[in-house]
Parts: sequence; structure tokens; C-alpha cells
Amino acid sequence: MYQVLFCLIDQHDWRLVALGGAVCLLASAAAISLFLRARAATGGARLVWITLDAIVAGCGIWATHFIAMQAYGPGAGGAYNIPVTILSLIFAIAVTFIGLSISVSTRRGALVALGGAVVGGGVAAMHYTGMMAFEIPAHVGWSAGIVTVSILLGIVFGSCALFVAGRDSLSSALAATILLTVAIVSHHFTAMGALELTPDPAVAISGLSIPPASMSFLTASAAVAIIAIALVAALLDRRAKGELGRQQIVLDTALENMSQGLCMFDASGKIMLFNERYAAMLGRTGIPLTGRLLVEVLREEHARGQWKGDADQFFARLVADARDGRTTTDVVTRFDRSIRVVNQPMQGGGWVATFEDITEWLEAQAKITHMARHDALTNLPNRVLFHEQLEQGLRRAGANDQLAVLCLDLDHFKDINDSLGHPIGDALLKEVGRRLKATVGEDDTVARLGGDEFAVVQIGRSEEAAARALASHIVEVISAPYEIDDHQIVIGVSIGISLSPQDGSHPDELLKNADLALYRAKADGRGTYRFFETGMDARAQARRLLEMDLRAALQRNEFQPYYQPIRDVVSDRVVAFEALLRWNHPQRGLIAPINFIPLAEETGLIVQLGELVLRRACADAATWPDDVGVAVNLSPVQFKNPNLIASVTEALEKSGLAARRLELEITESVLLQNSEATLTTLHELRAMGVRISLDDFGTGYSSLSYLRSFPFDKIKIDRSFVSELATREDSVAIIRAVTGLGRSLGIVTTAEGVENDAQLELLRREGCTQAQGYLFSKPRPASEVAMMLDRPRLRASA
Ligand SMILES: Nc1nc2c(ncn2[C@@H]2O[C@@H]3COP(=O)(O)O[C@H]4[C@@H](O)[C@H](n5cnc6c(=O)[nH]c(N)nc65)O[C@@H]4COP(=O)(O)O[C@H]3[C@H]2O)c(=O)[nH]1
Repeated sequence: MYQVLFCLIDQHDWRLVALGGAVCLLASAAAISLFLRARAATGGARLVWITLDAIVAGCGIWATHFIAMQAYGPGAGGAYNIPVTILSLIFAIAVTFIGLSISVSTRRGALVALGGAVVGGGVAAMHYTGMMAFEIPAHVGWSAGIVTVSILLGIVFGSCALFVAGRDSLSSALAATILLTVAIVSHHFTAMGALELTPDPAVAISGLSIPPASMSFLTASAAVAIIAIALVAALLDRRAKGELGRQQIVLDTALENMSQGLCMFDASGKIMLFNERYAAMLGRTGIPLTGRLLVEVLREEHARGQWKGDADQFFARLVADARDGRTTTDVVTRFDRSIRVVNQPMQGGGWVATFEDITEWLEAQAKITHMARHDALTNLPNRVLFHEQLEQGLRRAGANDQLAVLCLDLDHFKDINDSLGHPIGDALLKEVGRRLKATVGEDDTVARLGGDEFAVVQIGRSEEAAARALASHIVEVISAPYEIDDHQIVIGVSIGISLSPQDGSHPDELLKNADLALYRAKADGRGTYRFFETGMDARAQARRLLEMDLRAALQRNEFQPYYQPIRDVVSDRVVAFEALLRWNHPQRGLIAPINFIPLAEETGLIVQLGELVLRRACADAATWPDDVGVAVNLSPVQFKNPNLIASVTEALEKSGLAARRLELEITESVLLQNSEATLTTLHELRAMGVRISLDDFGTGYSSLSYLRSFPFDKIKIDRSFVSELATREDSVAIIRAVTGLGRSLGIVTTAEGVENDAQLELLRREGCTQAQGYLFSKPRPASEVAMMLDRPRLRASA
């Protein structure tokens, strides 16, 4: 120790020592600053910063050494061997490069310190190589103990310097600068204390050496180089910081304008950065966050009752996820808002959490899902959901339990929609849905399948009797009058029922079979229910074929009106012919209307068929004697068609037939529907001169009010009364009443289905005006009308 102090105090020029110290401090400051830049950089840029740092640190150590050598008094008269001097500089730079590379590449303290130790070792390597270059006319000796101490000083302080620098703060950088300076200076002067010179003029100085004066120039150059590099580094640093500042502004603007909340945590779970949106979303405005551990914030919130759950456990999970590189997504509820949180691990430790308020999105999503599976008008399940629930029901029902599917259709709903308007129709559907829901059991499902179609799944108690009870209850409930917008509405419902497992075990099969049963309920007069029976399917198939056939027949012109004479009972003269449609099928021969008119009415094809009959009948009648009329049947469906008046007018105009010769036969059912519009149409037809007959009188309601509501020209007594004349007293009474009614109202009465003279005689006695039936002729084609006019009775040849 004394030897070192003696050397430093007595053998050195203090002014040069101070200069060496200053150069060393400057070099150390530059080296530490470059070290920090190298740590912040990655890839190629990092290598550039490490290289620069190694050059600055190496030159700094080297320059410090040689300036200090200038200050060393006993060294005067010596010189420096050039190659070894250069080698010492190379050692300084190379070993420092290795040490820096180790420290920069890791965050682990021990390794950073190890890198620093290597840098300290570099200082020693440079010093002793530099001393080997020192040539002086003296014998050089070394104190081994002091040499060891000098090396250790360089290593220990170098190690401390980089370890402290690794903490990334300004104070650490300053401390590191001082520690590195101490490492170089303490090593040098301790090592100089180990030097023992024994002067000997015989020791020669080699030719390849540089005198100390020239060495001063070299060290000054090295110092300038250090200052220049440090300046460049500082400049680059400023530029980088400026760039960083700009990036910071951009980052801040982006952060604060984000619709998402964002918070960055370091590996220990400390909050490094967050935006206002984050604070607002989580109710953390106005409290210090930056630099705090998340767990502390959570604990505080937990204590205030703002956060539920175990803060420590939750926090530990987050830190572990980030450490293991797991990205996690959660939806949490804060202040009644749903927030989606994504925790994404960051490179180099820590994680970034983004917070998105998805309350509206979730609501919209729920709404879309609801809309996709519910009917917008009634809010009942739609076909999709119904199907799913039926599937579920079938699964739950298992092998032993039964399940019933009821398909419902409102009777003549279209009429209500057409006559009262869609808003009333919609209100009615809503009310029907409400009544249905109130009628079925808790476990049963009601759905609206579309239009006026509803369906029910009855689960649990679905033996046939339970399904029957439910169906008849529904018919009763739905048929009760509705009061909608001052309109009294009455509507019926038809129901088809299929039972699982006997009628099927798949939703589609059950629905199809319930639909077939529904079709049967409608065909059986509506306002009722029917169970599925085997064979319905085949009938439906046959119906479909017939419908296709019917359409094709219209195209192929296979329809033809036949004519049946109507005779005046008193004069026994043909006064008119009734047009009765026949289908001349290429394979099946002549088909009677009973086999195709109902289907034509259901499918709407009757409108086209009716127009065809009207045209043909008028055209045929125009060729008959002027006092012979033609009667054409009109279906109730034709009355719903707004073109009816136009087609009658056109048929008359085209044929040139006088309107008074055309008689239109309607049944009571025409008057049942939308009576006001029907009566208007009837009045218009009558105003054109066309005559109107009430057909099949006695079979329906036979309400006398119909006769009052419209001035019919004729009443046709249904043939069922005529055929029973001989056997049933009441039939005679009815015929008497109707003919009496006709007489008093001045209306012609025609008896249908007269098949024998006894019936004709009785009708004549009762005062019936006209008669029609096989007694005179069966319906025959137009070509035989002349013959029917000539011969009073054609029965034998019919
Ligand atoms: N047993 C018996 N039957 C007799 C006798 N005299 C006539 N008939 C039959 O009685 C039906 C009288 O026609 P409707 O009551 O208007 O009943 C008609 C009518 O409602 C409907 N229809 C026929 N043609 C048309 C048409 O062009 N348009 C519309 N809308 N319906 C039609 O088809 C029904 C049946 O027509 P058709 O089979 O031609 O049957 C005709 C006729 O052939 C008789 O002495 N004994």
C-alpha cells in the first residue's frame, strides 16, 4: 500500500495525472452512454453500438494509460515499442468488446456483472501489454502481490460499473461512469506501484520504438478520437431521443384517441403505461397508477368493494400467463358494462392489456340471435327454433314417453287481411299467439311458422287423449270473438296432429304428418282437428298429381261445358241450359266436376276455369234461339277475384249474347264471405241485366235474410229434396214452403234432379216454375243442344 502511495505521490506529475483522469472520465461517460444505447437496440444496430462502445472504451483505457505514463517521472528517457503499443490498443478494444457483448445481451444481473468483469480484465490486459512496450535503460521488476491487487481492482470495479449501468436510470448511469473511471484509474496506479525499476545504462532501447514526445501526440489523438466519438454518439443519442420524443407524441395521441383502454405492465406486474380510456373504463381515474403494482390497486379496490375475487390469486395468474407467453381473453363486468380484456405477453417480459367495451355489441348480438330464432310480430319461436325445440323434446321424451305436434292454420285469415287491412291482420295474429301461449302447458312450445300457420309441441302428457283435449281447447279459445280496433272479428282454426313415436320420430316427419292431418281437417270443413292416419300421405300425393294434371289440362284445353236443359213446368218448353263443366281426360275419360272443382277452388285454378266456362257458354248460347238462356255456376272463389265483372262483360261482348239470357248461379256460401263487397258485385252484375240464381237452396243455412239481402231472380231447390219427395213428408213441406216463398216474392223456382214423372207431377202441383233433371236429359255436349231442344225427353238415350 505504501509502495503504491509513494509511487502515486512522489513519482507522478499531478497535472498530467489530472489530465489522464479527465480523459478517463470522459471516455467512461461515453462508454456507459453507448452501453445503454446498445442495450436499447436490437439486431444489427446493437452490434454497431457495441463496436462503437468497445472502440471508445478501449481508446479511453489506452489514452488514460499513456497520459498517466507521461506523468510517471521515472519513465522519462524511456520509449515505447510500436508493435506492442498497437497490440495493447487492440487488446483494450477486443477484450472490452467481449465484455460488453456479454453484458448487453442479457438482463440477468450476474451475467451483466460478468461482462463488466471481462471489461475490467481488458483494462489489465491493455495495461500490462502497454508496460511490455515500455523500453527504458533499466531492469524492470514487478511486485506480484500488487499486480494481483491491480488486476482485481480493474475486474471488481468494471463488474460493478456495468451491473449498476444495467439498471437503466440517469443516476445509475452516473454511478456507472464513476465506477468505470475508478476501475481504470485504480488499476493503473496500483499497477504502477508494482513496478520496480533498476537503472542499467547497458539496457538498450530497440529501434522500433517511439519516444514519449511522439507518444504524447498519439495519446492526444486518442483523446480527440474519444471526444469525437462521444460527440457523435451524443448527437446520435439526441437525434434518437428527438425521434423518441416524436414517437412518444404520436404514441400518446394514439393512446388517448383509442376507443379501447390500454395498459402495459412490466414482468413484475407494475403499471408502465396506460391511457385515460383504461382508467375511465375501470373506474381508476384520479388515482396514481404508473409505477404501481396492479395487485396493490386491486387490493384497494377490493377493500372498497369495487372488485370481487382474490386479488393476489388473480394477479399471480396474470403474471404467470405473461411469463409463460400465454395470451388470455376474458369478458368482465365493470359498472354494468361488459368489457373484453385481452392480455398479450410482450417481448422481453411483461404484458399489454387491452380493454374493449362490448356491451352494445353483445346486446346487438343477442338481438340478432333472438331475431334469427323468433318471429318478429308475435315474438314466438320461429320455424328454426321450433325445429330445435322439437328435436330436444324428442330427445328428452326418450323411448317410453310420447310427444304431440299440432299444426294450426287460421281459417280464411286471408279474407280478414284483404278486407280489414294488414294492420288488423297483424294485430289478430298477435292476439292469436297470445291466446295460444296462455292455452298450452308450461313445458309446451308454441311457434309461428309463417303467415297464419302456428305449431305446438306438447311434451310429457302426450297420449292421444291429452292431445285431443288440447286441440279442442285451442279450437274453442281461438274461435272466441276478437275486438280489434272497433272490429268484431271471428276466426276459426284447423288443427292437424301427429304423435311420436307412432307417426314418426324425426321433427320433419312429424311436421309433415301433422300438416297432412291439417289438410284433412280443412277438407272436413275447417274449425276442427284431425289426427294423422296412414294413407293420408298417399292421398296427398294423389292430390299433388291431380293438381299438376289440372294445370296441364288447362294448357291442353281439355275442359268442355256440357249442357243440361231447364224446362218450364207449365209450357213443358226448354227455357235455358245449365252449363256443367267436364274434363275430357286423355287417359281417364270424362271426369265429373266433383272430382276436380274442389281442388281447382283450393288452388285458385277455378278463376281460369270459370272464365273459360263463361266464355264458352256465352259463345254457345249466342247460337241458340233467342228465348233460350244459359246458366253458369260461379264459385265463391271467383267472387273474391276483382276481375269477375270484367270477365262477364267480356264474355257477353265477345259472344254478342244479350245479358238477360245469362243466368249466374251462386250458392249461399258466396253470401257468407265479405257480404258487403259480394252484394256490390251482385248488384253490378244485375244492373248489367244478368240474372242471378240462388243454387242448392235448402242445403246450407237457407237463411231467409239472404233472400231479403238481394233480389234473386231464381231459387234452385236442391235435388236432395226432390229425390226424397216420395219417401219423406218434410221434403214435400219444404218444397211447398220454397215455392210459396218464390210466388210471394215474385221469384222463379227451379227444382233440380227431377228423375221421374211422379216427382214432376208433384212439383207442378206445388207450383214450382221450372224443372231440371235426368227425366229430360243428362248434361250433354253443345253439339247436342239442338237435339235436346227438339226432343222433350232424352232420358232413354242419355
Ligand atoms: N243424380 C242426379 N243428378 C243430376 C240430375 N240432374 C242433374 N244432375 C246433376 O246435378 C248437378 C247440378 O249442378 P249443381 O248443383 O250446380 O252442381 C254442380 C256445380 O256445383 C259444380 N259445377 C259443375 N260445373 C261447374 C262450373 O262450370 N263452375 C263451377 N263453379 N262449378 C261447377 O259441380 C256440381 C256437380 O256437377 P255435375 O256433376 O255436373 O252435376 C250436376 C248435374 O249433372 C238428376 O236427375 N239426378
